[in-house]
Amino acid sequence: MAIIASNFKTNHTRKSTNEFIQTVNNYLVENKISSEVYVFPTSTSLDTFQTVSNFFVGAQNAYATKNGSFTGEIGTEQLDEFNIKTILIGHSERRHILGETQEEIAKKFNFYKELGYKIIYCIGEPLEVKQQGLEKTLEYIYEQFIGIDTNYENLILAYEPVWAIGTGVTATNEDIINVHGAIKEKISKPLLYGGSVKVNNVREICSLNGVDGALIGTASWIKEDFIQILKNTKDI
Ligand SMILES: O=C(CO)COP(=O)(O)O
Repeated sequence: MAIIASNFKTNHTRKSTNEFIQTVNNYLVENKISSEVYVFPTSTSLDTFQTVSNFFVGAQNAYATKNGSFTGEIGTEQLDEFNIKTILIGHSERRHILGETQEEIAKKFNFYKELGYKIIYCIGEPLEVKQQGLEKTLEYIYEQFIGIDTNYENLILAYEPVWAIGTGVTATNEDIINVHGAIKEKISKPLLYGGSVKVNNVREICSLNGVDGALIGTASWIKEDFIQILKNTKDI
């Protein structure tokens, strides 16, 4: 069964998030869809959502703390309020725009691992690395596993090439198969692809060898589109 995840990034309000999650939940229940579905709203839109057992709401980010003096951050005290037990770690926007280092990411990973969170851990190379070929790309990706326990039982990986994120340029099937195949040889965890996944290519991508699902930004933000994505992948 495909794993389908929507990363809202800095989009949606509390009201529209709530409507989105209710609509998706109703669709899953009414159509007995058994795909594993994740939605990552902004932290201001987290809440106690009533969802079916294969539908999870997670945090896009949180600090490696219960609480304390970390201005602008949230910790497990805030996540616990809504029983959130799923977190995205290592997203390229946090690495490259917010400047999170591998060391900080590994610390965060270990903190949330100790607490048993489901972790969707993102890896992926920027364009200048991709242009140096597959070997260099894999070298770069493997460095993103430094300090990360890849045997952690509640781990899902997401390969998101930076040059494909939000650009409309999806990686080719060949690119995806090559990188996924190489990662899968080393790590036997579910591996999602992310980076300009669209309503009309999600089925093909999720059917590729070594692809266990998709982590989707832009194309997932309109609820009708996300439901179409779920429809297109329901039997994969
Ligand atoms: O970063 C992504 C999901 O985490 C992918 O974003 P896009 O689907 O907008 O390319």
